This record gives sequence, C-alpha cells and structure tokens, in this order.
Amino acid sequence: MTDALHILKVALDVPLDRVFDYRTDKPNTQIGQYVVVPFGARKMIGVVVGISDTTAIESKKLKSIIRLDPEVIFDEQSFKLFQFCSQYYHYPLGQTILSAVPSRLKKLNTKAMAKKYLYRLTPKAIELGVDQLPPRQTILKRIVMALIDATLLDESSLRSISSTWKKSIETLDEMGWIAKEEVTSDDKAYRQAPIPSLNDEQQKAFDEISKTNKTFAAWLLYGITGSGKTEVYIRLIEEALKKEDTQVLVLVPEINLTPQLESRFRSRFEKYTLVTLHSHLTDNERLTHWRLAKEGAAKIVIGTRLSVFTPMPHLSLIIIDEEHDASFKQQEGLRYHARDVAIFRAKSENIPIVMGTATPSLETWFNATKTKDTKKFGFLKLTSRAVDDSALPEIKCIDVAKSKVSKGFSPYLIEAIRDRLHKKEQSLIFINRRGFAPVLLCSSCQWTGRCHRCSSRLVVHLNQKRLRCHHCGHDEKMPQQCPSCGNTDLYPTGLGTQRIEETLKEFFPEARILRVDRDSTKTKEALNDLFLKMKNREIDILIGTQMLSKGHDFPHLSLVGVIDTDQALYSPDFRASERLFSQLMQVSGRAGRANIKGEVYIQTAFPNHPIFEALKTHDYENFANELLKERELAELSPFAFLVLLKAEAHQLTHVMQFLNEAMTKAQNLSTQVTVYNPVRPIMERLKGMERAQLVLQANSRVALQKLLDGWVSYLRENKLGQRVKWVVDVDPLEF
Ligand SMILES: Nc1ncnc2c1ncn2[C@@H]1O[C@H](COP(=O)(O)OP(=O)(O)OP(=O)(O)O)[C@@H](O)[C@H]1O
Ligand SMILES: [Zn+2]
Repeated sequence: MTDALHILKVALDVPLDRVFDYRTDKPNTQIGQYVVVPFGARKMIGVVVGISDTTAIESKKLKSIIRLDPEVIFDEQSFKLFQFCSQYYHYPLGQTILSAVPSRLKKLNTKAMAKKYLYRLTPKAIELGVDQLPPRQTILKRIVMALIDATLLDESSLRSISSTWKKSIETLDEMGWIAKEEVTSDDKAYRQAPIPSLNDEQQKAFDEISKTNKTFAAWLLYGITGSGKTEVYIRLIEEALKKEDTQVLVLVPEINLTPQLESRFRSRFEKYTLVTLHSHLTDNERLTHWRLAKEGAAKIVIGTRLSVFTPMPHLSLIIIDEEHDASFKQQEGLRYHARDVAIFRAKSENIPIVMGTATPSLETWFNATKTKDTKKFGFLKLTSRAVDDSALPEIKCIDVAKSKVSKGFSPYLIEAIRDRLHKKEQSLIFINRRGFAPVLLCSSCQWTGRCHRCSSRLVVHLNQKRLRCHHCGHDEKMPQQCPSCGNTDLYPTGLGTQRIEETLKEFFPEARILRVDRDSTKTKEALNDLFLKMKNREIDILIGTQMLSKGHDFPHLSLVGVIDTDQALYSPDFRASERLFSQLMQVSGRAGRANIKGEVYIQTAFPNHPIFEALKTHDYENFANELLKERELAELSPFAFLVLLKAEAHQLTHVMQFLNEAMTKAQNLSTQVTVYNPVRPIMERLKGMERAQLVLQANSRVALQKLLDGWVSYLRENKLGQRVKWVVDVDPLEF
C-alpha cells in the first residue's frame, strides 16, 4: 500500500485556462497558499487553488513543489471573485489571480520589510512657517505645506510630493522642524477639521443607505459637483465602523487619490487604521497595506481599481467615487471593470455598495432609474451645493463663427480673463485633447508627418523641436523643410497647450501662467505642486487638459474657458458625447467653488448643440434620458451587451483569416448573438502590427456568455493564434 498522495492543483501565470498538478509531502497545505514550482525549465510562482488525492498524471511525470509559503494570500470570498472574473472576462484563472495579488509577492524571495514612520511638524516649525525656509528650496516648501495641510503624512504620501523626499526630511530634521513616529495600527492624531452637520438631502441619503446595511443593495448617489457626496461617504463609513469587525473599501480614480483626499479621510478617522492602495506606492508599501487589509487590521482601504480584489475578511461596505470614470476599466491583461466587479462582490458578500457621481455612466443611470428592479438599485439625489453661498457656475457658449477669433481666442474670453486678472481671481483654460494633437502641416502640398510604424500622425512638440508618435513613442527631429516638396513654410495645425500658452503670454505678459499636460506634469509631485500653487494664488491662468477636470478644489478659480471641443461632438465613438458632457460638467464644477461666482465660456461652432443646452441648465438628467433613447434605437449599451475581439499580426492576411474563422465559428455557435464583420480600427497599424477587430452584440448577457464559453476555447486552440495576437474584451469601453 502506498501513502495517500497529496496533489496540489496550482494556478500559474500562464495563458492556459487550466490548473497544474504537483506533488507535496506537506499534508496540511491550504487553498490560497502560494508555491514555487518547476514549470518546464523554469521556476514559477503559483497559487494553490485545490487539493486532491488523485491526479491524471503518471506518477513518473508528476513533479514536486519546490517551496510552499506559509502565507495564505486569499480567502474563500476572494477566490469566488477570481472565479467570477475569470469566467466573465474569459481570462485564465491563474492569470486572473496573479494579476490581482501585489507584485512583491511574486518575486521569488521576499525580504523582511523596514519599519515605517509617520511625519509631523514640530511646534517650532509651525511657529516659524514656510516663509522662514530658504527661498529656492521648493521641495522643502512643498513638504512643509503638505504637512501643514495634513498634519501627519506617511512615506507614500511624501513620495508623491517628491521622489527626493528623504533628503528633504533629513534637512528638516537637522533644522529641528520635523518629528517622526513609528506606524502602529491605531493611535494616530490627525488634526480635526470642523464637521458640518448634514443638510436634508444628505441626511436622507444617509438614512436610506443605512437602512440597507447587512444586505446587498446598490445605490447611485447622484449629486452635483460640490454637493457633499464625500461627506455622506464619511458618515456612512463612521456608521459602519461603529460595529466591531467591519471593514470598508473606497474605490477612487487614480488621479483623485491625492494626499489631500487621504488626509481628509485620515482626519475624520483618526482612531482607525486606514491604508491606501495605488500605483504610486512601492512594491513593499503595497504589500504592507494589502496585508493589513487581508488580516482585517486596516478598517478602511482607499484604493484605485485593482484594490477591488483586496481580500478583506470583514468587508461590510463598498463606496465608489466618480463611478463614471473610465479609469475603473482595466485596458490590458484582465480587462475588468472595477465598478462591475465591485457590484458582483457586494452581491456575493451581501453588503451595500454606494456609487457617487455628478455624471453617472449611462449604464448606471439606466440601472438606477429605468429598470424595474429598483429594489436592488436605489437612487438618491443631492441637488444643491453643500457650502452656503456657493452656486453652480453660469455657462455660456461663444459662437466662434460670429466672433472674431484670434489665435484660438475670442475677444469675449480674453476680456473675461482680463477681468479676473484685475480682480486677482484665477482662470482655467481647458482644452479637450482626447484624440487631438497638433500636427505639422506643409502649407503648399498638405504633407503631414506620419509615424512609419503606426497609422498615426506625429505630434509637434514645439519646445524640443521634435515630432513624436503618441502611440509608440517614435521620436524624430522636426524637419526644416517639407520632405515632400521642399517648401520651408511648415506650421503646426490646431491648438496644442503650448500654442495656447504662447498666445496667452502675448495677451497678458504680466500674468503668471502655468501649462499642465502630460508632458509638463509627468509626475504626481508636479501635480501636487500645482495644487499648492493654485491654493496660494501663485498662478493666474492655468492651461490644461482632462487631467484637471477631476474633483479638485480651487477656491480662487472663477473662470473656466473651454476651447476646441468640437471634434468630440462628431466622433465615431458612441460614448464620445457622454464623455464630453461629463468632462465639461466636471471642469465647470471647478469654477466658483467657494463664495465667488463662477463662469464658464465654451467656444464652439455649434452653440445650439443639445449637449450645450443641457450644460447651460446643468441638466444631466434630461441629457442622459435623451442619450438613452438614442442608444435604444441604435441597440447599443446599456440596451445591448458587446464583446470586442481585437487581433493583430505582422501580416494583414493572417489577421483577417483569423477573424473570419472566428466570425464563422461565432455564427455557428449562437443565433441570439449578432456577429459583425471584421473591420479595421481607426488606428489600423500600431507599432508595426496590422490590426483588425470584430464585435459581437446581444440583448441577452446570458446568451452572449454562453457563446463566449465555447468561442474563447476555440480561439485558444486555433493554430493561427501562433501568428496572431488577440484579446477578447467583454463590455469594452474603447473600440
Ligand atoms: N452639510 C454640509 N454643510 C456645510 N458644508 C458641507 C456640508 N457637506 C459638505 N460640505 C463641504 O462642502 C464642500 C464639498 O463637499 P464634498 O467634497 O463632500 O462634495 P462632493 O460632492 O464630494 O464634491 P466633488 O463634486 O468635488 O466630488 C467641502 O468643502 C465640504 O466640507
Ligand atoms: Zn508610432
């Protein structure tokens, strides 16, 4: 008689939808432990997802695990979540799990971690103040100002202010300005900000949602910008944490997770351990925070999309801020939507989930207001701004056809800016650059610079005098004369942020102007610097793109000028007007936040377009309902469910053959699903690869999923898959 075999079913980070059997001599292994195993000639990290005493593998071929780590990295609830995602997004289980655990775990050797500290200013520093710092020490200044704001900051927040924060902290330490304390799980003292009492609408929202604690309910908290949604979240969290053994997960878009937001939460939850999870943490920090959550020690987890997978044994409430934000959708690997995964998780753990926004996604708007199943999807409104005397800004369209536009600016807008300069208030010039950037154009033969690897035009970077491909990064010198006809009169078309900046400098030589875009604000530290400068009125005019439109408070900002948004009105993307509306609504929300009145000027050739009519009256509801009618007629989301198959290869014939076979197969698998012909996307070539895609569409999610089960395994087995790279995107946001 032989000993009973201990066979571990191990999920690995490989693109195969199966688990692998390994032998172990450790009888009390648990599901969720991770292991190092031999895989071909390599060693790999894997996760135990099953334990058995039988295997179909011959005992000669059965290999043993190399190492078993004692840490159990997920619990039963997380495992359910992984299984759901693997099935719903048709992505292998092993890859699903391993894309959700902190990458630090995946390194083959884990070292002990260093102690962690929190930093605060000494009374001496507070007394002397920033003005006493040496004039050119901008990083020191930034850190001190952030500490004045937040009282206590941890290392990750400091790092987001500057990558050289350590040196600055040492300097401050030598000056006797800083005190540090070791991080323990509780006992933190953040400054207490005055706590407002809830207004009627906030109170109603709080009461309704509180009624559903302990059971699943999805809530849309629809509240205009500045209506006090965050205050409602905070009260709900307070309420939840009154009970022992509770944890709360707060999901936010990446750009919103600033030290300011973190400190607002910390100051209100000083008794509780709060951790953040986002991409600006180091691997070690991420792992520490994640473990605190997994062990139940962290009561509040604030994180970006990936944190929806954080194991939290006592999870009792999920909050999603800015529910409509596209950054909740992961665009590579496991293409999940964190909001949808969060709803599944709330359902499966039988807890409430609250989604707040001023401009809900049409899917959520539909669920909350139009479906019969409103018992499971509650709808709450906050219709006025929370701070007394703060009204919504007045929105005006400037008809560029009737106004004498000079270098992109109409005289009305220029006058409005001049007026703010006079009143020492701030202006924001917003350019919607989605899908738009200046290209170099030859005035005589219409030549434009093109990327030789992608079907895209090269973007002009005037300061560096270079042309760059924004898709593959290809970079070349800006030519002196047209490569096609030799003409030397080459000029950049359209309005980039750099050109706007130059024009504004001409109009207002005395103004302090700051331009913010991906080129000038690559790091989070630069962005934080900007917030501080705005707050201290060191900037008069801010020029920026969509990254500025999210929920930041600029108390001295009273004018927003929007230029050049018209291309989004006629985009082939069916979500373009939904996005434009929410972007303009968000950016308008930046004006007049405190007690100065805000104004928004939109320059457009289509001042009567319904989107602007709706904006002027701040009428998201009407606009959304109109859009829903259009979507219903066109049979688009949320009335139909879509799946996108994207494929690319060096040769177009391979791509097309693969997609045509896929199309035929899909047609044979189901009659309830519409299968469209393969088409080329707008970006036909990318990084030297030829691309094409096809769309599946169905009225029934179940029918679509059923088709996908058979179809995706068929695609995985297709021999052309060796030449063609493909991905399946369920509920795609971009086409
Ligand atoms: N009931 C209240 N009474 C007075 N002030 C309040 C009240 N609720 C919130 N506030 C204040 O109003 C401002 C906006 O509130 P909050 O940030 O909660 O709004 P929001 O809807 O989350 O904003 P955003 O649109 O930026 O996401 C904050 O300064 C907050 O302190
Ligand atoms: Zn390119």
